[in-house]
Amino acid sequence: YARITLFLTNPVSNHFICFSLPWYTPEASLQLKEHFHAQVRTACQQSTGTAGLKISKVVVVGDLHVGKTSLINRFCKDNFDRDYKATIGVDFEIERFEIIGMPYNLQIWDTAGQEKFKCIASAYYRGAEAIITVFDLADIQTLDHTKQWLEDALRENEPDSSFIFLVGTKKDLVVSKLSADKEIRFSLVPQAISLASCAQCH
Ligand SMILES: Nc1nc2c(ncn2[C@@H]2O[C@H](COP(=O)(O)OP(=O)(O)OP(=O)(O)O)[C@@H](O)[C@H]2O)c(=O)[nH]1
Repeated sequence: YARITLFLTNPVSNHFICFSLPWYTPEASLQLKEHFHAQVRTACQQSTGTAGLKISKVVVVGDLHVGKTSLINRFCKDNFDRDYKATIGVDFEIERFEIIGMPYNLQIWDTAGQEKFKCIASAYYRGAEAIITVFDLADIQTLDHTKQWLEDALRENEPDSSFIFLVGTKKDLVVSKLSADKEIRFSLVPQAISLASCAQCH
């Protein structure tokens, strides 16, 4: 609770303030305001504009030592720790955003990759709006295992309710081999958005 209170009282970091969404143009909208049902229009007008703090849950899964914690730490705290400290069960971070003046929180659940903690970690998969499956680009076996990690996470969620990302980590260790990236993209988790990352690089 102390950690949550601290997050909520800290100002939103400049990196996470978005003043506009340029890709949301009237042309991109399926329905414009004038097409809304009268009841919906009235409800919108009555809204104070700050109703309901939006929180999205992200779960990060993958084998032990692939770099899940490092990925999250780079994103949330912009730091990197060379020493390996295994996650015990689960841990979480909350990152605050401000999108066109509206507060938005991302709750990021970091799960343990060790088999003995799988039972604890899987209890936190439910309600994930995004599932990030992580593998180590330098250890191809961890890519094979992403399929199982994803299946386990999807089982706890409603069908088609989560965005899926496949992230290959430790790009710095395999720079020269990265042309194999194309194969990775379309391999085991075809429905995922694929990215390669380096938590060590600044
Ligand atoms: N060179 C390099 N090392 C990395 C990178 N990301 C993580 N590591 C190292 O890989 C090791 C494991 O990283 P963690 O982030 O603890 O891995 P994890 O997936 O959270 O591990 P578990 O908690 O056991 O599931 C650590 O020693 C990190 O310093 C990276 O991008 N490049």
